[in-house]
Amino acid sequence: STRRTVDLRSDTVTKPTESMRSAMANAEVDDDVLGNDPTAVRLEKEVAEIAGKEAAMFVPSGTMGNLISVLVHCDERGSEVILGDDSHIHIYENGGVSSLGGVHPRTVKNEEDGTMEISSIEAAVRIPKGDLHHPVTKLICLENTQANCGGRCLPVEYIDKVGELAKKHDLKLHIDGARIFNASVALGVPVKRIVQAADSVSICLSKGIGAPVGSVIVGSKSFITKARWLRKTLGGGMRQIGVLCAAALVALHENVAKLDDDHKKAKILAEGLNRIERVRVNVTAVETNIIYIDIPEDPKFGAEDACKSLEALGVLVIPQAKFRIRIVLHHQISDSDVEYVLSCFEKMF
Ligand SMILES: Cc1ncc(COP(=O)(O)O)c(CN[C@H](C(=O)O)[C@H](C)O)c1O
Repeated sequence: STRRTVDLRSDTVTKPTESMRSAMANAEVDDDVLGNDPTAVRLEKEVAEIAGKEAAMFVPSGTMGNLISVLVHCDERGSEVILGDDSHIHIYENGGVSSLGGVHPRTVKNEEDGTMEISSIEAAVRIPKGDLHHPVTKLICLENTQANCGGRCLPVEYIDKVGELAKKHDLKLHIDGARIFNASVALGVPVKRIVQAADSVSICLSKGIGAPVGSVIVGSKSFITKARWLRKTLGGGMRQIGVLCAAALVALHENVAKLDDDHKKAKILAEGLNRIERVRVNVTAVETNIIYIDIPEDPKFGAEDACKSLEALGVLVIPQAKFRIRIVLHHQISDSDVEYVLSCFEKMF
């Protein structure tokens, strides 16, 4: 197949579609700090409804969505948040909950399937509250899909159980739902049912559904009121954001339906890669749009080197570990792109 550029670095790389660009150009806007931008209000209402929560707020990134959510729930210095040792909040958000919020992270091991053992979560809750040695546990964070475990979907029953545990200990539950639409499509369960037990969710519109910018956090009215004040504190109070929210609305209306294709392509690519003698892929673990590929542990040709060679062929992927490559599918990858990528890997390994 003919040489081309296939960008599989992440599902954050999608470019706005024509429909998004015209929606952006025609967006109705107003100052979202002095009042409300009407298109932002429309987007926030729609996402709150999708998630089955009282209110919602647009934020420029998933990282800010998680940070604000954690800081609203953990509103005193010396609070503690229980989260996965392989969670995005813990690994890729610069420790913001600590550096900006004075919140102490208490990690629990992420199992291969993305969950944390419920008994281990309970063991991490600081009891008794107020013990002279203890931070105060305030929050449990889950991530659905769990990206670093390979885009694994957390089952609804599991989330409900964690929700019961949170209630039992008077804790809040936040879900990093950067790819909650992928989970919903893969599980065949509506978003609002998946997140039913959560007090707050951060939902990325700029990932698989392809908006150019933005996430939306959802929760109770009082949660969002506090979140709005905190967003302003963080410099996230924005003006005519209807331009961005208009594109996000198009993403919601046009691209959620395409996620199943991303998952199908991921499965086909994973099976093809796994047929290459010297490459290993755990195909059953490919539930959504993320594939991890284990390459031979050759000290002279690790994941960094392999990614460079692939880049020379036009295939953009990133090293996940010394001998592991990550591939993320999105709606701007075609079937022939998948064949091209497969042929490049076959050539290389
Ligand atoms: C589960 C989860 N939660 C939050 C975020 C943060 O979203 P942004 O701050 O990038 O909008 C990400 C981004 N993930 C990005 C990617 O996968 O390419 C990188 C790793 O930051 C995420 O995967």
